[in-house]
Amino acid sequence: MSSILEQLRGGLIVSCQPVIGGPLDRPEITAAFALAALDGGARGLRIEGVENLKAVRAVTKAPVIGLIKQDLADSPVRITPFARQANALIEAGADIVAFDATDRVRPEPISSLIAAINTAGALAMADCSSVEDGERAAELGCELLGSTMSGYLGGPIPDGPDLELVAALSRCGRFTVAEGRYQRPAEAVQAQKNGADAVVVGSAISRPEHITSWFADALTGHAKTGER
Ligand SMILES: CC(=O)N[C@H](C=O)[C@@H](O)[C@H](O)[C@H](O)COP(=O)(O)O
Repeated sequence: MSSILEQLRGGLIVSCQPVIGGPLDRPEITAAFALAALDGGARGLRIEGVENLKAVRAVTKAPVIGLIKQDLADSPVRITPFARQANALIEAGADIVAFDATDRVRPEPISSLIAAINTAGALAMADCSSVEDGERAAELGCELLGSTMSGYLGGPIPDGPDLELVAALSRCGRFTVAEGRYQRPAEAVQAQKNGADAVVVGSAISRPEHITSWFADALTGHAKTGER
């Protein structure tokens, strides 16, 4: 087991991804959120974009999962679709690179993404929507499997996290990450009981716009809103 995974095992990873274009969408603010998360006991960070990653790497040696979100015209795949992006993230200091591991039309095969990450000496994290996604990625040499994409392939977004997928992914024999809609400590504990090696929390810690809307919408009787 790599020392990065040993550091993360049993702990919390905080995703510090500002709402895109929002008032907190600045690298120095992302870095401040990252330091605050580490002060609170996070073992690792999940950071989007090369500029944010560089700003975070400048202030901490903590394990970082890097990703790039890019909207493509001809593919629904949005999280690190290209190997060159994975390499840029690793160059900027990512220990782990997360990518969309769903079985959808994509610009580059998953196999070449994972190969590029492994060749560069980093770890690959498959953002999965199903156990099949995880099995395929594990077969191709991926070290971490996350439940990140569950609920985001169309249709209404569920309210709570996908704890069943965490249990299923944990049986693939790779480092299992529970991610997606964890908003209460008890849910994170349940994910751990279901076999998660680490839990990622994003919006509930680092997107004040979302947290505010949960309360504001509850008071005015509207449904919970969210942004990916
Ligand atoms: C589906 C997708 O694009 N998820 C993204 C992946 O990096 C982020 O927008 C999420 O914030 C992250 O997964 C953490 O989840 P939550 O914010 O629910 O704790």
